[in-house]
Amino acid sequence: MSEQNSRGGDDAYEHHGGFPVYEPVKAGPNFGRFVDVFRRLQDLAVSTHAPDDVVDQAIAQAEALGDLLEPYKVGEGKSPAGFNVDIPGRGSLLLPPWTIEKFDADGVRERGHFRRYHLGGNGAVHGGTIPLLFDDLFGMVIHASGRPIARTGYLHVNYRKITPLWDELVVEGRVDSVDGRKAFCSAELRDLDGTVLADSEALMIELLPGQP
Ligand SMILES: CCCCCCCCCCCCCC(=O)SCCNC(=O)CCNC(=O)[C@H](O)C(C)(C)COP(=O)(O)OP(=O)(O)OC[C@H]1O[C@@H](n2cnc3c(N)ncnc32)[C@H](O)[C@@H]1OP(=O)(O)O
Repeated sequence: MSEQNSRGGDDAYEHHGGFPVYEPVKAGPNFGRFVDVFRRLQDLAVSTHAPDDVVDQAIAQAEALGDLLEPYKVGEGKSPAGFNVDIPGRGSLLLPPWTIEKFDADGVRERGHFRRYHLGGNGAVHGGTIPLLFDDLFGMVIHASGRPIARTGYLHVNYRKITPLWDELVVEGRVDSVDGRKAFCSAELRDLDGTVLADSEALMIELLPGQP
């Protein structure tokens, strides 16, 4: 991607602040299923009330699973988790399981749902999960627009309606304007009737060389 950046660079995409250049990490054929299994466990961990002996068995099995996986730990950017665009939530358990539908200079659109793990109060999605969705979306909006890597300066969220668990929803965001290093972005979270459940505005600030 070739464009002038705010510092007059010839190829803005060369500028990664202090970030390494991440390369896509190829996931094995079962990685999507691996993530799904852990999402189910996340849901169950926060939605069960099992007898003590069952909790003890779950602890033993989970510890055995941890022991199985521990030798394969890798550093940031080396696991397919979080970097695999073919898997909902890019394979990151932190992110809700949303799938990218549109990814271009005009903006990014994702479709997905929130699960029991994301419950806040009285059946609604936790209010902290929605800024997470928007923040990650704005990161991708910057990436898709071809701008250099940026960090969120501010993120404002308006909660317009209760956001339900499990219903299919759509979030879409874009860069509205640019002022030097500053990209002003906006996005909306809607249900399938088009009702806005939440909307957001963010300032994404291009990192200077060496900035973490
Ligand atoms: C393949 C698919 C891959 C997908 C990849 C994508 C995944 C996405 C991953 C998800 C990632 C998601 C991303 C994340 O989650 S990033 C994580 C959350 N964000 C942070 O941790 C950022 C922490 N802050 C900083 O590091 C610094 O503050 C930065 C580097 C951002 C700026 O510090 P720096 O010292 O360099 O700059 P400056 O202070 O001179 O400011 C520069 C300009 O900006 C203006 N300004 C600053 N702050 C504000 C404010 N709050 N309101 C209004 N304006 C503000 C300021 O006035 C100035 O304007 P002007 O005077 O020039 O006009």
